[in-house]
Amino acid sequence: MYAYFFLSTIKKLQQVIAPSVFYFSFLYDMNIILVGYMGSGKTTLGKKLASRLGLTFVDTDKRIEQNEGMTIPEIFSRCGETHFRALEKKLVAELREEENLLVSTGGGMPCFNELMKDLNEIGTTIYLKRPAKELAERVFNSKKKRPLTDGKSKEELISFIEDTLKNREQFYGQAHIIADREIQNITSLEMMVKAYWREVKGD
Ligand SMILES: Nc1ncnc2c1ncn2[C@@H]1O[C@H](COP(=O)(O)OP(=O)(O)O)[C@@H](O)[C@H]1O
Ligand SMILES: O=C(O)C1=C[C@@H](OP(=O)(O)O)[C@@H](O)[C@H](O)C1
Ligand SMILES: [Mg+2]
Repeated sequence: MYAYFFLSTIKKLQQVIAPSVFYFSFLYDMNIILVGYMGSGKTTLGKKLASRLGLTFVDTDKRIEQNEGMTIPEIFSRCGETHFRALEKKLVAELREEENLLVSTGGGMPCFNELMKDLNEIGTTIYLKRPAKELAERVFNSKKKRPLTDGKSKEELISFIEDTLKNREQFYGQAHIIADREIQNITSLEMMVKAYWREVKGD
């Protein structure tokens, strides 16, 4: 059952997505970009996947913090969310100049300033799709400070995430690959990307 699901996912990828990736692969040398809501595991999985695939790991939040010399909560409280979104846009332009990257994006990045389009040009995008309740559980238990969700109870978080996810899904849904739970483990993701590369680059 699992093998069948995995193989049919790969088959779909080869038929539907590979041609566009093939085109962009010449420009961006197979960068991999993880998108999805806060708590979907972009940073955690991204670090591991980068090391398995031999790619340079970039977490967009970390890079922005380094560039600005402020934490994400400080940027939000001192300069506001609009400024943070502008910094995300600037960073995406910066990433166009780099290659062989595994990028873990901040959850809102693809949903502002039409950046999902840019991300789809820069690399192969993978949406780590999770249900709202599970995201709420993870965000609630996570140590990371997230200005949009901090201070909310678990119940408040669930309804906040359900509401915002409705709007954000339209952007996340444009990813080249929608990764459901079945392929959200490191080995499946690694196999999927490698199968993808074999198809596209003939590796
Ligand atoms: N596959 C997983 N199963 C259970 N918990 C996870 C998983 N991936 C991430 N987490 C936990 O969820 C929280 C958020 O993960 P993180 O990687 O920071 O997500 P994101 O970068 O998408 O916001 C962290 O506490 C992390 O340990
Ligand atoms: O979804 C969002 O708008 C945000 C997600 C965060 O990143 P993670 O998705 O890694 O938590 C971070 O960029 C910021 O707090 C805003
Ligand atoms: Mg993250």
